[in-house]
Amino acid sequence: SHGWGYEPTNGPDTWAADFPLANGPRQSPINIIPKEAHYDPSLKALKIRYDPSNTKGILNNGHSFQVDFVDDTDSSSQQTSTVPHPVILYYTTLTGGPISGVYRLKQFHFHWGGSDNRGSEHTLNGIKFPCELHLVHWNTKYPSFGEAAEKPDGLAVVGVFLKIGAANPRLQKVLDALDAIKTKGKQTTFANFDPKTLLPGSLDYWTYEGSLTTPPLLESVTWIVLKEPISISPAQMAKFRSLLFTGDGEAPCYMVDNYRPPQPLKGRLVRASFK
Ligand SMILES: COc1ccc(CNS(=O)(=O)c2ccc(S(N)(=O)=O)s2)cc1
Ligand SMILES: [Zn+2]
Repeated sequence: SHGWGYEPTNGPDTWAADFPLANGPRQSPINIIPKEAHYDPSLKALKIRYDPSNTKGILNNGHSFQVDFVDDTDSSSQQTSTVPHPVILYYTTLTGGPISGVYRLKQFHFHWGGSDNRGSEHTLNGIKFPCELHLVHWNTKYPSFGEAAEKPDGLAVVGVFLKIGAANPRLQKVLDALDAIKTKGKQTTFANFDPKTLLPGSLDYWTYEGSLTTPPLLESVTWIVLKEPISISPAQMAKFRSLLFTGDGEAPCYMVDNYRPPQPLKGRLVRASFK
């Protein structure tokens, strides 16, 4: 079992061996205790602007699946041939909230459990949700995602809890693509998806300084966790759980419980954008 994962032999409790940041001062996720969060009236409203042309594809990366957006950090989106390049008017960007400047959406992905009583990374008063959505953005004051990921103010991830309820039609396009990316390394095209459609009605949020929740666990993330969950049905959850951690030809292992448990707060402040 080479490489990090979520099994007993390579899961979160083993990561510190290869990634010493695992025991750092600003690790994520955390347990959020709303009563202990500090309302900060100076926090601005989140603003998300989306360009429908820049969804790139959907990939099973062996840890989760992610929907990638053109953010010009990878060479494939550069002008490499005489074929006219679709003009990107603007990127999908995050501004306002606790961040200053413009952060560009790179990808979104999910974490989920093998059953409905677990799966989220952040918890609320110790309660786990069955699933959590992460929209990963990077600070455009840096030249690329990779550079930004090494800076304390380089990344901003919007976290959204999913709770069991009615089927969520907004997820359907993502779910319909999963059959094509069942195993590790598989990817397929995915176009014109507006990630704003995945957000709940309220953009009230908690925010704190943290890290990536997977190796390399870099402490470069301003976390913005929305208070209001979105819904997912049991059948839709089952679709997530039908993906495989493993690649073609390997003994199949279902992609479930791909979440890191809450980490020590170590004196950090959690601020709330709402009373
Ligand atoms: C410098 O080398 C690097 C830099 C960054 C990565 C992580 N890549 S990533 O941004 O897709 C994320 C991983 C985990 C995420 S979570 N669950 O916290 O939202 S986001 C890999 C290599
Ligand atoms: Zn994540």
